[in-house]
Amino acid sequence: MTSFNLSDLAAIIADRAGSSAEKSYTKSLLDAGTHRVAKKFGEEAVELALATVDGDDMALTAEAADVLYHLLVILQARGVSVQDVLIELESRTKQSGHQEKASRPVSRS
Ligand SMILES: N=c1c2ncn([C@@H]3O[C@H](COP(=O)(O)OP(=O)(O)OP(=O)(O)O)[C@@H](O)[C@H]3O)c2ncn1[C@@H]1O[C@H](COP(=O)(O)O)[C@@H](O)[C@H]1O
Repeated sequence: MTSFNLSDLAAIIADRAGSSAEKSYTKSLLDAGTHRVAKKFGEEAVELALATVDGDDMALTAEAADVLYHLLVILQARGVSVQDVLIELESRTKQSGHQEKASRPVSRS
């Protein structure tokens, strides 16, 4: 188990975006523009799709990590907060009833 989450990674990406780090892959990708960022995401998504049917769990894990990283780079490039995405996902759980279950007070009677 790890406490590292998508907001932590988004914060690292935002930090790199504002830096002048010459060796930052994130910075070089963002500097290349939204078309480049979108193309990279598409490539990684295809690699994830291929890994999905491959049956190699380690490869799938690595490709899923690539997709999540590149998704967060897209959000950074477009100025959309990962928190907004999480809020959107949370609103969907409310619609399907999961959130009500999770937040329902425990009866002590
Ligand atoms: N999670 C990642 C991450 N996942 C994948 N990648 C990079 O994404 C690239 C894509 O893989 P490819 O095989 O397509 O590599 P490539 O052919 O060199 O890439 P392109 O030239 O096609 O863009 C690789 O260079 C990986 O290193 C990542 N680069 C950075 N991070 C995170 O971002 C942080 C900041 O990294 P820097 O910006 O490099 O300081 C790191 O500490 C990590 O937490």
